[in-house]
Formats: sequence, C-alpha cells, structure tokens
Amino acid sequence: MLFKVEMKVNIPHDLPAEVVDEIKATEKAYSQDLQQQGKWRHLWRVAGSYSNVSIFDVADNTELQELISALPLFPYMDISVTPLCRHPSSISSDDS
Ligand SMILES: O=C(O)CC1=CCC(=O)O1
Repeated sequence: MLFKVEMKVNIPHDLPAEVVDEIKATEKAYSQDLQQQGKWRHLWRVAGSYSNVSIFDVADNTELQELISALPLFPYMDISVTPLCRHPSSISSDDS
C-alpha cells in the first residue's frame, strides 16, 4: 500500500545542539535503511521549509504506524498521512 506522508519538523530551541545532531544522524541512517529496503520510496524536501513529503510502500496501516512512530524525530514532528491508489490514467508501472 502506498501512502503520502508529510512531516513538518519542530525541534525545540532549548534542545542541546549535540542532542539534535545525534537525533538527526540517527534519523538519516534509519530513513536510508528504509529507502534501501524499498519501504520509503521517495523523500523530498519541501522548498523553503523544514518539512518533507515522502512516499511509503508498506503492507498496511499498522506497518506504516510502526515505521513512522519509530522515527527518531517522531516526537518533534507534525505528521499527516494520505492513502494513495493507482490513477487510471497513470502510465507508471510501479505505482500500484
Ligand atoms: O529533515 C527531515 O525532513 C526529517 C527527516 C526525515 C528523514 C530524514 O532523514 O530526515
């Protein structure tokens, strides 16, 4: 199942810089592992903001919840999820 996931990052200003750097490094490794597994298909920065638009390809809502709630930045993000399905006019072979 495909989901569009929008993540807006709100890191508290009083979090120590070294803690923030560690969280970001862990987040990067975690997201790159999921990308390599094909579960995190696309990761885009929204220009001009500290947010991203992502496409996840997971078995079901439960797997999506598990993956997203394990994000190191999860406590500091506003997240919205939109389920996707194939458009009848699409010519892409990988969007089902
Ligand atoms: O910087 C972000 O948009 C948050 C994030 C998600 C995956 C990642 O590596 O950073």
